[in-house]
Amino acid sequence: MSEVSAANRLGDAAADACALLSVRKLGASYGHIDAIFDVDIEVRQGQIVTVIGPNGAGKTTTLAAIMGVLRARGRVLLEGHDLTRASIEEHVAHGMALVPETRALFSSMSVRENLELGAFRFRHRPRRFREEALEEVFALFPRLKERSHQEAGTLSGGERQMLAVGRALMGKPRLLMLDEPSLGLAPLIVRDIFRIIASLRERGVSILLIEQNARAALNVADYAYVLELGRVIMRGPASALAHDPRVIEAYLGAAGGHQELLVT
Ligand SMILES: Nc1ncnc2c1ncn2[C@@H]1O[C@H](COP(=O)(O)OP(=O)(O)OP(=O)(O)O)[C@@H](O)[C@H]1O
Repeated sequence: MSEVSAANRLGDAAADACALLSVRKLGASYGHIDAIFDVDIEVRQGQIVTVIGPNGAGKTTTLAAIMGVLRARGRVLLEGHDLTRASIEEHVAHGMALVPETRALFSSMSVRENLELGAFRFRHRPRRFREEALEEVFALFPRLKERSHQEAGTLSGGERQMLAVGRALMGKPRLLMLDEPSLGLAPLIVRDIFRIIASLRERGVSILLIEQNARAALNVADYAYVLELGRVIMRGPASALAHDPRVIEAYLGAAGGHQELLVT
């Protein structure tokens, strides 16, 4: 091993040791088509980390590969546990939760029933434990308490997103992964959702946030990655990326961005 690669290895080991989530050289494919390549991501305890990028960049694929929904190459470590080949259930048991872009709610079940499903991993704990989890979610989302007997399918878009996040929180995750939580929501509701995301960090939940709304994501996040064509092309503190002329031009400009960054 060369001195440089040995030093890189030592650097990776040090980073892995202080990261809650450490993703190394992550790759995933659909059939013969590679969608993401050599993606490295770290989330430290108590951080909000965002991955921004245009449509088709591989953001959803990255979350699916981390969560074990897609078969991944590379390495996924959560607090040192290697989950690269683990099932989704094992990911959940280790404290990961994913809120997919589709929200994936059970429309004909009530708000409360949807939330109770989120505590499935605690089914052997005393009922009181799950009731307390429910009260915590209701404290965070009073609207869900008001509507607890209402069918999920009758909720507004913002309420559905709150329910999807609330259901994930019922499993008391250490790492919450959110795929495009602002998608399809009106600007005022988007503001509420990002306020909630920031308040979750205050409660000690670490968050990996995938977003096309780069401005809102960089505002709330501590650290950020830019993904294009399946590769991480930039990374850094979110405040630094928000002031980077290339990010401003591609993602935050008056035109709203979403042009590809040309990093040379
Ligand atoms: N089920 C699938 N089968 C085949 N190719 C897919 C599938 N899902 C995604 N892809 C391809 O993988 C690449 C990455 O897609 P992905 O959905 O991860 O991007 P994204 O950044 O999340 O985009 P978006 O913001 O549009 O959801 C794209 O080229 C996409 O066409």
